[in-house]
Amino acid sequence: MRTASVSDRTPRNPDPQKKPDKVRQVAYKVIRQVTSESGYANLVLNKALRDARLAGRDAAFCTELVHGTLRWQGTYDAFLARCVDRPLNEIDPELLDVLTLGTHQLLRMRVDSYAAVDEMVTLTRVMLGHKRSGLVNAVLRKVSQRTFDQWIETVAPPIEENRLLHLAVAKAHPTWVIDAFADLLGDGDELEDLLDANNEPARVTLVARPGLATIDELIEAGASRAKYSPYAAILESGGDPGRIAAVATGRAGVQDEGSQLVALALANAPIEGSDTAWLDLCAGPGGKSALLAALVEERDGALTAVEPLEHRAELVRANLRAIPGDHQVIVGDGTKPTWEEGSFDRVLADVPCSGLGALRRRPEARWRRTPEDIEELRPLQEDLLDAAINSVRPGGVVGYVTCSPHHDETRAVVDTVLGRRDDATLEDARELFPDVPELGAGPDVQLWPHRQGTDAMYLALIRRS
Ligand SMILES: C[S@@+](CC[C@H](N)C(=O)[O-])C[C@H]1O[C@@H](n2cnc3c(N)ncnc32)[C@H](O)[C@@H]1O
Repeated sequence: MRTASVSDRTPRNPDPQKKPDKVRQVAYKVIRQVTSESGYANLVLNKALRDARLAGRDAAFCTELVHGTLRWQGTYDAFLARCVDRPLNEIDPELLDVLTLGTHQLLRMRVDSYAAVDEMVTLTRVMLGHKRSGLVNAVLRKVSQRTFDQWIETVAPPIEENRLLHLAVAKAHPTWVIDAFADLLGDGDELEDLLDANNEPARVTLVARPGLATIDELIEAGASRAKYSPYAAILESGGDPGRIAAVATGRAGVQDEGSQLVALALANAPIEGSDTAWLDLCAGPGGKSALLAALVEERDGALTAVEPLEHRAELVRANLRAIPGDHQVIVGDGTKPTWEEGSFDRVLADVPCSGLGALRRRPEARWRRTPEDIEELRPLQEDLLDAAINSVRPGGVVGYVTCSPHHDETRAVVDTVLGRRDDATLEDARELFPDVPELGAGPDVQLWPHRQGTDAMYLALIRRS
C-alpha cells in the first residue's frame, strides 16, 4: 500500500497530443464492462488481456488496476463523496469509473501521483471528451492530498464508536456481509483477519489430477507443494498456468485447495459395499468433476455429472476430456432426476450459492450480492440437497458443499432438509481433513481464507440410512 507523502506535481496543463497509456485504457474498458454490463471481472479481463496481447508485467499491472479498483470500490466511493460537490449518484458512471481507477493508483499502488493523475486526465480527454478531464484533474488532486489511512480517518467512524461501519469502510466490505461473517467468527480480531484475507488476491493453485499427473511434475514446472491437499501445488510466480504442459493437456488443472479438500473428503468417507457409481449433481464448470472422475476411475467406477446450462456442461466435458473412463455429462436439472432413486454410492451437491467464500477471486462480487440473493437461492439449495439424498443408496454418502460460509446457505439448509427426513444423518466430516488445523466444532467443516489459506468452502457429510 502507498504510504509515502503525496506529490503535488499534478498536471495543470496536460499535453493535448498525449495518447492514453494502453494498459490503463484496457483496465478502464474492463471496469466499464463489469460495472455497466454486470460482467464478471475475471472473464472480461482475461479476454481483454488476450485481445490486447498484454502479458508479463503489463498483464500483472492491468490485473491489479482492475481487481483493486473493483475490490475497493465502496471505500473509494466514500472518499470521492468528499471530493465532489454533488451526490455520487449524480456523476456519470463512466466518469466515476475513471475516478475510482485513479483513486486506486493514488492510494494503494506504487504509482507516482503525478503520473496517476496525468494518465487519468489523458484517458478522460480521449475517451470521454476534453470537457470532463478538468473535473477528473480537480477531483484526483483532492484525493491525492491524503494517504489511504488519512482518508479512512476522515470518512470512517472511529472503530471504538461503530466497529461495523468502521470495518465496512476500512476493509471494503458491505455491512451485511460483515454481519454474516461476525455471526460465525465473532466480532473480534479474527473477523478483521478474514476481511484482510479477502482483500488479498488468491494465489494460483493447481491440482495434479490423480493417476494423470504428479505433484513433482508441477514442482518441476515451478510450482511448490501446497499445505494440505496431496494433489495441490501453488504457482507463486503467477503467470499463465496454461504454459504448464500438464495443465494444457488437462492432466492437471487450476483449483483452489479448499475445493480439492472437500471433494477429497467426500471421496475418502468410508462406505461399505459398492463404490463405483458417483454423481456430481451441480457440476459446471467441472473442477470437482475432474478430480472426482480421476479418483473414481482408480476404483474402476465412473462419474455422472449434471449441469443445466449447456455452455457450462461444455466446460465440464472439457474438464473431463483428459480423464480416462466412461464418465457421463447430463445436461439437465438436478432437482428432476432422470436416474433411479438410490443409484449412486457417493453424491456431491456443490450447490449454486452467493460465493461469499470466494471474495478473494471475484473482486466485484461483494458489491453485487445482496441478502435477497441468499433468500432466493435457499429453496433451490434445499431441493438439490433433497435430490442428492434421494440419489444415493442406503449406506452411501452425500457431500453438501458451498463456496460460502453464510449460515443460511450452509448449516441452515442442512438442518432444514435433514429435519424433515428420517433416512439421512449428518456425520462428523473433520476426520476426513487429515492434518488440517482449526476445523471448528463440527460435525460439518468450514474452511477459511485466514485460517487455512483456502476459499471459505463448507462441507456437510450426510449418510443415507
Ligand atoms: C457452485 S457451482 C458448481 C461448481 C463445480 N462443482 C466445480 O467445482 O467446478 C454450481 C453449479 O450448479 C449449477 N446449477 C444451477 N441450478 C442447478 C440445478 N437445478 N441442477 C443442477 N445444477 C444446477 C450452476 O449452473 C453451476 O454451474
